[in-house]
Amino acid sequence: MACRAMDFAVAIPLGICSPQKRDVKLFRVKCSVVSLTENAAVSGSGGRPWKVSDARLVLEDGTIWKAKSFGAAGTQVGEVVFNTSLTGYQEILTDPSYAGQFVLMTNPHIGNTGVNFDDQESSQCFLGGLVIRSLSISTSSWRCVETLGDYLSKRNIMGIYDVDTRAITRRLREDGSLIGVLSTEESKSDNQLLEMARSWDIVGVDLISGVSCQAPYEWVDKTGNDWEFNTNGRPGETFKVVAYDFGIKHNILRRLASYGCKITVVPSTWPASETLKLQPDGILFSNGPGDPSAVPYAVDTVKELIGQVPIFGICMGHQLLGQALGGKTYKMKFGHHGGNHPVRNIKNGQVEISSQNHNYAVDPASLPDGIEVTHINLNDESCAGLAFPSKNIMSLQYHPEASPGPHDSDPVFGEFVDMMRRVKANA
Ligand SMILES: NC(=O)CC[C@H](N)C(=O)O
Repeated sequence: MACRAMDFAVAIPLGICSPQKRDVKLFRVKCSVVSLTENAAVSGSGGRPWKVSDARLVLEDGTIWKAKSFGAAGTQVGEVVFNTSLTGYQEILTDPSYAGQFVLMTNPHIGNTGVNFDDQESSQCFLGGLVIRSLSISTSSWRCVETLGDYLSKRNIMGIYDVDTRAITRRLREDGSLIGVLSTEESKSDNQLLEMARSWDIVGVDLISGVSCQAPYEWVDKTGNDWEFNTNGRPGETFKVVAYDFGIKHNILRRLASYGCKITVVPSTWPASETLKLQPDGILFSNGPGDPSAVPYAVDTVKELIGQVPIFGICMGHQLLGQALGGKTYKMKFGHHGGNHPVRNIKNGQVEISSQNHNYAVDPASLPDGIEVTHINLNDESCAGLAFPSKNIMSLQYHPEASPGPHDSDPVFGEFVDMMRRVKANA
C-alpha cells in the first residue's frame, strides 16, 4: 500500500442548508492518503481519490438535494431509508433485503475502512444506491482490498455524498420513507425525475424473485476460527436444515453451521413437498427484500410446512410466518434500519442491542391464540419476535446473525438447535 501526503479541496457547509441550495466554502487542507496502489489515489480528476461530478436526489415530496456522485453514474429509482449503524456499510451494501432501496447512512463519515471480500453478506449488491454525508478521503484497514467508490463502480451501484443526510433523515422521520430518484444525468430535468419518483412504488412488488438463488446448494463455509466467538455448548451432533433463500445473508448460514447445522439452501419457490423429501430436522425462512404481501407463493409454502418440522424465521421469514399463521403485516412509517436497536427478550427479561433492517412488521393483535410475542422493540414497542410452541415455531423480526458490536442475539441459534434436538428425541 502506498501512503502519501496530498492536497484536497474539502467542502464544508456553512450552517444548515436548504435542500435546493448549498452554501459551501472551499479551502485546502493537507491530508495523508493511504491508497491501494500508487495510482489508485488519483483515480479521479484534480488529484482527488474519487470521481467528482454533480448528482441530484429528487424525492417524491418535491425536494431536490444537490450532491456529488461516486460509484456508478446514471439514473435510479428507489425507496429512501435511513440506517443508524456507525459502521458495517459493507454488510449493508450486500444485504439482499435492501433491494429496491437507497440506504442513507446517518453516520456522516463513511468509507474509511474501504471494502474487503470476507465481510460480504451475499455475492452481490442488490440495493438501489448509497447516500452519505462525507466520503472518506482516505482508506485505511489491513483488511481493505478496494476503496468503497471503486467497489460500487464495479458493481454498477450509485452513491452520492456531500448531501445533508441529517436534514433528509428528519424529513423521513416526519413523513415516513419516501421514493426518490438518484441521477447524474444533466439531460434529465428535475420535473422528469420527480415524475419518475411519483410513478414508482415498492409496495406490492415481488423483490424476492430477483435475489433468491436459482437452484439448491449445500452451504460449506463456516465462521472462521478467528471470528468465532461462541465455542461453549456446541452440540456434537449434526442437524439437517433446509434454508429458504428469500435473500439470505451469509452470516445466517455461518452461524447455523457454527451451531452444528448442515444446511441445504433452496430457492424461494422450492416446493414444500421437495423440502420434506430431504427429511430436514428444521427449516429456516430467511430475510428478504420488499413487501411480504407481494409473495403469496412463499406464504403458501410456509403454511404447508408449519407443524411438519421445527421452524425458525428471520425478518422476512418472520413476516411470512406471521401471515401464514393467520396474522397481518403492515408497513411501518420509516422502519428500523441500524446496528444499535434495543429489543427486550420477554422470555429472560434481557435487553439485546440488535441489528435491524425492515420496513414491515407483524401486527400481534391479528394473530390467533397460542402464538406468543417473545421480543419487543424498545424504540416503538413493535413486535420483534414470536413463538408458537405447540408447532415448534420461533421467529425474530431482527438479525441475530449480525455482529453490530455485541453478539447479544446469537444464542437464539442455540435455541433453534435445542428445539430440533427435542423434537428429534421425541420422534
Ligand atoms: N431484512 C428483511 O428481511 C426485511 C423484510 C422486509 N423486506 C421488510 O422490509 O420489512
